[in-house]
Amino acid sequence: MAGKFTTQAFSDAKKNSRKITMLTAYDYTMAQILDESGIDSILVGDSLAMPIQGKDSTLEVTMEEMLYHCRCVAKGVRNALIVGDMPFMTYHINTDEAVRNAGRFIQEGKANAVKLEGGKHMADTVRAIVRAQIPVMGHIGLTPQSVNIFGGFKVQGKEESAARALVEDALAIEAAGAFAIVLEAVPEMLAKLISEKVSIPTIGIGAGKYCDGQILVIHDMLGLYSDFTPKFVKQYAKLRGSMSEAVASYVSEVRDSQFPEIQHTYKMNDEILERLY
Ligand SMILES: Nc1nc(=O)c2c([nH]1)NC[C@@H]1CN(c3ccc(C(=O)N[C@@H](CCC(=O)O)C(=O)O)cc3)CN21
Ligand SMILES: CC(C)C(=O)C(=O)O
Ligand SMILES: [Mg+2]
Repeated sequence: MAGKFTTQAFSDAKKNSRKITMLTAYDYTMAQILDESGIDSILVGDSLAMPIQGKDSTLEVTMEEMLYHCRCVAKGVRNALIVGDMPFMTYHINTDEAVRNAGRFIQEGKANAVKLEGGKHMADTVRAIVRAQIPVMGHIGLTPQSVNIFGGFKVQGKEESAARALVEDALAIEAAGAFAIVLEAVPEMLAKLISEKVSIPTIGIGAGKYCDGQILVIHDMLGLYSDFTPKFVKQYAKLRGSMSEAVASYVSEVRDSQFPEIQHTYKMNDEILERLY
């Protein structure tokens, strides 16, 4: 396993029925671990609002915060394709602003691509960013930046009209030139239909096994984040418990003067010490 994962590799993976693996990361060490473990692509998600910032929505995340985390992640990555998640209100006003902000993700954030939320109504924006030679990943279904329209983080596309609209959204984003599209919290069989109808890879989160790839929030799959756990999360570890135990041991050992031990300390010349006394 070697070499940079590219947007071409996304496309080849779908052609060869090879699943695409994605996770989020927000810092250098986590990005290093994912990259060394062979992940195809890392999303610096605006979901950092939750596990990093402790907020209950993604709406307040700024460009500067996203660029900071992108740069941290980029330092730790050799092979994974880095996608920067465009925050709320940085691509909604007009396409000029969207292109400028997408460009900042590449130039200042060291990302390889950007992601933005929305279907049909964002197609022109996707087209403008792609025209600037910046690869774009779409994102439809449960788009968390629309939480105030949805009235919560709710499964999308259950009604026939909503399901039809999502198929059209996916086709519009593909036609606009996106290289892949995230399907979030939609019924499994709708995600299957969309994955068959578009030729670009679909990356599912709460969208079932027929997607061309999968993504999860790293703090969820490692069992670190506990404010909420969506149904689609599988905990591959329970690190919150391990970390709590480690911290509790440290607290107790420091209180009992069991830490630090000799191997954790530095020596000095006895004669110098004597003169100091
Ligand atoms: N840590 C974390 N994980 C995520 O997956 C995530 C974020 N943060 N922040 C941004 C969005 C918000 N997401 C969410 C948040 C909550 C639910 C949730 O509670 N879903 C319930 C109800 C579904 C319904 O009523 O339709 C569930 O049982 O899955 C789902 C996705 C997904 N994204
Ligand atoms: C969960 C993914 C798709 C995302 O948008 C994020 O992490 O912000
Ligand atoms: Mg996001």
